[in-house]
Amino acid sequence: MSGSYGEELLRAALAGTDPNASPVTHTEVIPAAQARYGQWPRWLDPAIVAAYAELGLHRPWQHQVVAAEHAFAGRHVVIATGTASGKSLAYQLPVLQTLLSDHGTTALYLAPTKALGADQLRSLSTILAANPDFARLAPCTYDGDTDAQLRQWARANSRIVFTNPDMCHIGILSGHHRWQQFLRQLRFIVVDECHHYRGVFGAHTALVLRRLLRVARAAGADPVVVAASATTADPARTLSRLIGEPANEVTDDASPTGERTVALWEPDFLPEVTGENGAPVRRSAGAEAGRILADFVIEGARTLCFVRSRRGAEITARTAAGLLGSAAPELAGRVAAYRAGYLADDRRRLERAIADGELLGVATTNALELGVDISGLDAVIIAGYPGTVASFWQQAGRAGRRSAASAVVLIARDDPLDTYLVHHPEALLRKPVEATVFDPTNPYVLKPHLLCAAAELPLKPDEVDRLGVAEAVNELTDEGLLRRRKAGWYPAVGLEPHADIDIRGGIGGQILIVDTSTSRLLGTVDTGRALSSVHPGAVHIHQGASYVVDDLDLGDGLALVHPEEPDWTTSPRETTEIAVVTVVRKAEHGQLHVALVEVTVTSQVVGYLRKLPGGEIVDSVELDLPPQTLPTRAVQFTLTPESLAAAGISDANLPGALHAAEHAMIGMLPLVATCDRWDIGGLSTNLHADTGLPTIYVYDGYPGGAGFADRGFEAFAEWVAATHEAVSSCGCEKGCPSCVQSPKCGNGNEPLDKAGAVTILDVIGRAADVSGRN
Ligand SMILES: Nc1ncnc2c1ncn2[C@@H]1O[C@H](COP(=O)(O)OP(=O)(O)OP(=O)(O)O)[C@@H](O)[C@H]1O
Repeated sequence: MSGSYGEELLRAALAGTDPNASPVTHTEVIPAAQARYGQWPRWLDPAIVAAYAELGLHRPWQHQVVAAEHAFAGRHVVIATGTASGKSLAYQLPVLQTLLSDHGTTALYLAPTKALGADQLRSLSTILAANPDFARLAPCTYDGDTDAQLRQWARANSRIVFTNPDMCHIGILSGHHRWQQFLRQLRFIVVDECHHYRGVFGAHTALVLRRLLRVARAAGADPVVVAASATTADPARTLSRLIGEPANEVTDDASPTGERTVALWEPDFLPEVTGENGAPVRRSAGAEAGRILADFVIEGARTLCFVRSRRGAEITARTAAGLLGSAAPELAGRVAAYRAGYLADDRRRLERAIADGELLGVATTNALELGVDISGLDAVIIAGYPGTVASFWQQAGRAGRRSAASAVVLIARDDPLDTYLVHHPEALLRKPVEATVFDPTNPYVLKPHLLCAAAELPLKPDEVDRLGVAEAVNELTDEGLLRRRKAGWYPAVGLEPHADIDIRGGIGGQILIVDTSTSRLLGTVDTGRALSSVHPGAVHIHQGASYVVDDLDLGDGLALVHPEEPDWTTSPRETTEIAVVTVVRKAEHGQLHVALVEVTVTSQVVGYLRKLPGGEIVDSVELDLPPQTLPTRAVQFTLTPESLAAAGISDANLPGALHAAEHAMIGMLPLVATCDRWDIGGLSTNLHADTGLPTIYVYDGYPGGAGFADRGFEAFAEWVAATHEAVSSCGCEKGCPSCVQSPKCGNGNEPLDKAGAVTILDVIGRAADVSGRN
């Protein structure tokens, strides 16, 4: 192991650090894998085989053939294999064969981002260029950037259209009569990177896909869905939930990979810097990444460094270039930043520079995680756990040529989940990847889509029964939004439901964020989140640039901002109350009761804290804003006062202990559900009116819920065990951002009792039958 290439690189990065206080918590060598080849399918035209051969692609890997066979035989299939395992070829084979042999057929390709759609179009165009006869497929992009003329041309002439769920909803489905010819001939729907469809975005996309299948079938087609995904648990179930029909999966990856050394890295605490309530603060993952990037570049390693934010990517690249400027000036110009938001030409130029080695080090946001065909690098640095195990592997997979060794370094941020993972490599490296969580039955998402479906084609009674949506349809009818006629349900006259849905915008209305210095629209934020994210005085980051909010007008749906780069960031202070509406499911474990409940969360932003980048507090500012309510789903857990007293928790310690346990549970839910801690919220109280007991709630931050609380309820034992482990093993004394402090606490992280939280989590863990781990 000591001789591996990755270990050599690591040694270079560790040179000069105290060997007794190494930041590396774990290293592991993942051995190389040999290619397993299959045969080109018998149904495949030799001209297609010849086109691939011209690109240097002579034999398919086994998983590519298995997936292609499913799709060609008319079975929905998802191929869930590693990064750069050739998933594109797997969907291209059946699509190309069908479209080239039958002139009356079309295909639709959907990607979660425009950039990926454009990349896939380019990749297909290279194959088509190999044979003049293939040009008749006329592939074309159809997204927000496509002009009206080209849109019309695409509808009439293109046999394979590259789009995204947003445009499919607003451009294709809302005007499906204009797309009749294309839809009637639709044989394949390709859903690329389908693990990205999670949370509310996932629920919206699921309903768009179901509507697409519905109108295609009504037009006389019967399309097959071919999906590609990063490795996730249960991919067939995920695809099946996305499209509402059974699906097959292909998961046995037969592509070759070189040896890969994975290192987990925990930055040290910064001496003499303290954060909220005097807590110790670790060196930031971005700063550490910049240093390691410089070391790797000096070693001649072509390195990609993933950083969570656009601004972070710029800073990391600058840090590395600065360090190189003094250590190896000739290399300083060979490091750059890459992020979404750059112009297409700049992106292409950077991609080429990375591919041909002109650039040695690139700091990037996850813009380079998705699909873009850059692989074969010597090293990948990941500054902060990217949120899901699937994303981790996707990013890590950019390292490693087919036959050469490579290194991957994950640097923990100051956060309980990151800290837990670098100390529990098995949870990251050997755990089955999490399943994608989303909930297409959430009535707040479902009902607007039912209105769209009814506007597209009247909803038939048998269809309503088959889809199990009778309750939602009846409610819409009672609300006067749907009208029952002989042929089925129609939307009320004058209703234009498509425009009301923003596939990525969450649920409910949107607030527009406008820069008053230029009158430019910067973006939007959900009404439900506006008070906590764009309240007056809030620092708002947009594409790396910083703005300060002057005014928030909920009535007009406007947040007015001006450009300003203050030294601090802001975090809202909030009060929250929860009322239980119904208990959906419950589990009793002696003194511990766990329930999945429907709740109404009432919250009010009462002020905000201004914090320096290191975590130090500048001051706290009061605000006078109205309360807001959120109907959603929550996991509720209660303990009896007797069980807490028996565990030694006094009444005085209880609020801090519950509050700290709640924070840690929120921080760790992403381990079992594919969410971000910003997607969820929590409340703890030593006496809750609805339970009469000390209670903790962890709730979904979206109306109707996004499926995260449901998942937390299902995986409760695993979730609480990991949380207990994370808090009890954290090296700090009284609580820090790596365990019980929360970056989004509405109470300024007061009160928090770390030791009490460990006790409570232990009591809960034992009761939930996961004791004996410590
Ligand atoms: N059978 C094969 N033999 C050799 N090279 C192949 C084969 N199939 C695909 N490739 C090459 O592997 C690279 C990665 O392929 P592709 O981009 O389709 O992978 P992917 O699984 O879609 O990647 P991502 O995880 O980024 O979505 C491409 O350069 C492609 O040409």
